[in-house]
Amino acid sequence: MSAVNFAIGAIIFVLLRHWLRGDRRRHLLPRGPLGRPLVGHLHAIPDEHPEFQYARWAKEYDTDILHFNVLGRSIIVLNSVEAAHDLLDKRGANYADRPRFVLFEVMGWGVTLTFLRWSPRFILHRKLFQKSFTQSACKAYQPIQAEEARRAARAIIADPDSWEILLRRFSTAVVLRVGFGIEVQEKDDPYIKMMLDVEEATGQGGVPAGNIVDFFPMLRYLPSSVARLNKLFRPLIHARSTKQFIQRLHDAPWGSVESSIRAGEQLKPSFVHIQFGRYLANEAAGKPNDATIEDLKGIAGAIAIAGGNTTWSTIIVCILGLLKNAEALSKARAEMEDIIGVNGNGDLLRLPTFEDRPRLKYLANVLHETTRWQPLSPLGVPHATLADDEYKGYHIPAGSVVYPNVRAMSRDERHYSSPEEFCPERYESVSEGGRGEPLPEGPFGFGRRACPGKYLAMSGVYIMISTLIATMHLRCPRDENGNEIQPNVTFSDGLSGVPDSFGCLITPRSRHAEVLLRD
Ligand code: HEM
Repeated sequence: MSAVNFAIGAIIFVLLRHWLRGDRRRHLLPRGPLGRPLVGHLHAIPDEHPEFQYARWAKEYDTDILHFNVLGRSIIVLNSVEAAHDLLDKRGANYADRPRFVLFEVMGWGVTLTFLRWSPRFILHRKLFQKSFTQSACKAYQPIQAEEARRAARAIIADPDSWEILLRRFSTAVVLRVGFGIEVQEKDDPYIKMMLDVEEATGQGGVPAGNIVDFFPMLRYLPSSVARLNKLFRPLIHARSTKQFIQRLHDAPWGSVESSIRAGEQLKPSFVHIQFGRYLANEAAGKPNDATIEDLKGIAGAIAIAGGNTTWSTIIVCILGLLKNAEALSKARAEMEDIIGVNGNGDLLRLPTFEDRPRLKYLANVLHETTRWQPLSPLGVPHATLADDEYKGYHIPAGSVVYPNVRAMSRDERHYSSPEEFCPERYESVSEGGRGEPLPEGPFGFGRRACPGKYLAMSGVYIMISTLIATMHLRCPRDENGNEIQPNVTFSDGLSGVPDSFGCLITPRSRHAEVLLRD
C-alpha cells in the first residue's frame, strides 16, 4: 500500500471512529441540524457571516445552545447571554482554552495572547497584559488619547475627505504610543500602512478556527497550486500571502525602540518601555525574568493588533449609528452643552475631558448602544473546553470549540425591543422615559478570555467621539436631488469585522470650535 493510500485510509478511519462515537452520543448532544456522515456539518455552515444562520437555527430548534460536528470536532454555539454566563463565566476554568488557530499560525501569529492555548505561558501573558490595562492603569494613557483625538479633529478639518483614514491614524497612534512609545506622524505614515495590511490579513481570514486547515493541520502544507483549485483553501492562500505583514508588525515597532531602551534613553509611559526596562534592570542585577523578550514582543504586538482596528471600527460604527439616528446626535450634543456650558453664540466653553465622562450619561448610552448594535466580533473569539461538561442535560465534549453568538445576543427580543434600531434610550430606566433594557454583554467577550483592553478601548472611543460631537457637524452627504444618501451597514467577515466605507460630511461647527482644538 502506498504512503498516500495509507494516509487516506488513516483519515477515513479517524473520521469513522469519531462519527460512530458521535452517533452513539447524538441524543445527548445539544440540538442542531443533521450533519452528513464523516464530514458532519462542514458544508452546512456558511463560509461567510455564519452568525446569521446560527441565529436562525437557534430559533428553528428552539434552543440557545447548538451543536455541530465538523470533521469529527464538536462545535458549540451559544446564542443567549444566559447560556454564555452559565458556561463561559460561571464555569470559566473549563472554558478558558482556545482551539488551535492553524490558519493564523500560517499567517505568522506566534506568541499572541489572543491565540494562546491554556498554558503557563498564557497565564503569564494574561497577567502582564491585565495589570497594564486595568481601569486605573489606563488613566496614565488618557493624556495621550486626548492629545491624539484633538490632533485627529484638526486634521479632519484640514482634509475632510480623509476622515476615515484620519480616525484610523488616531487609533493606530494610540496603540503604538501605549504599546511602544512610538509617535505616528501623518496619515501616510508607514505604520498606518502596516496596520492596514495587518487588518487586511486578519480581517479577511474568515471565521477564526473555522477553516478546513484548523481541523486538519496537515493541510497547511498543501502546495498552493493544488490549494487554488478549491475555494475551501482560499483562506490558506490568503494567509500565506499576508505572512510578511504579521512579521513586520512583530519586528518593526519593537526594532525601532529596542536600542533606545537598551541605551536607557527617555522613559515613556508605554508597555514596552516599562516592561522591557524592567527586564533589562533585572538582567543587570542578575535577577531572573518571568517573561522572555519573545513574550514581551508578543504582548506588545497583541496590543497593537487587538487594540488598533477594533477601536477604530467602534468609532466608525458610532458615527454610523449617529448618522442613522440624528436625534441621538442632537441629544448627545445638548447634554454636552448642559454639562460644559455655552457662550452667547451657542459654542461650548471648552472641549470635553475625561473628567466630564461620568456626567455625560446619554453619551455613555450612545457608546453602549454602539457596541450592542453592531458587535465587531459577531461570534467572539472562540473558547475551547478543557474537559467534558454537561449543561441542561446535554453533553459538551472536551475539546469542543465554543462560539458565543454575540450578534444573536444583541438581537434577543426577550431583552431588546426593535433590536435593529440604534437607540441609546433603550438603557434609560422606564421612570426616565426609557425602555429599561439591560446593558449589552458580550461585545468584549466572556469569562477568563474576556477582552483585557476594554477600558483602554472605550476611553479612546469616548474621547474621540466626544471631541467630534463638541466641534463638528456630522451629516450624510446628499445626491443631486438633495436627498440624503443613507449609509449602508455592512461589515467584513473575520476575526474582527470592519465596517465598509460610507460617506459622511464632517465640518467644523464654528471658528470657535477650531480655536478650541488649536488651543
Ligand atoms: C472596542 C474595541 C474592542 C473590542 C470590541 C474588543 C473585543 C474583544 C473580544 C470580543 C475578545 C475575545 C474575548 C473572548 O474570547 O471571550 C477580545 C480579546 C482580546 N482583546 Fe479586545 N477588544 C477591543 C479592544 C481591545 C484593545 C484596545 C486591546 C489592547 C489594549 C485589546 C486586547 C485584547 C486581547 C489581548 C484579547 C485576547 C485575550 C485572551 O485571549 O485572553 N482589545 N477583545
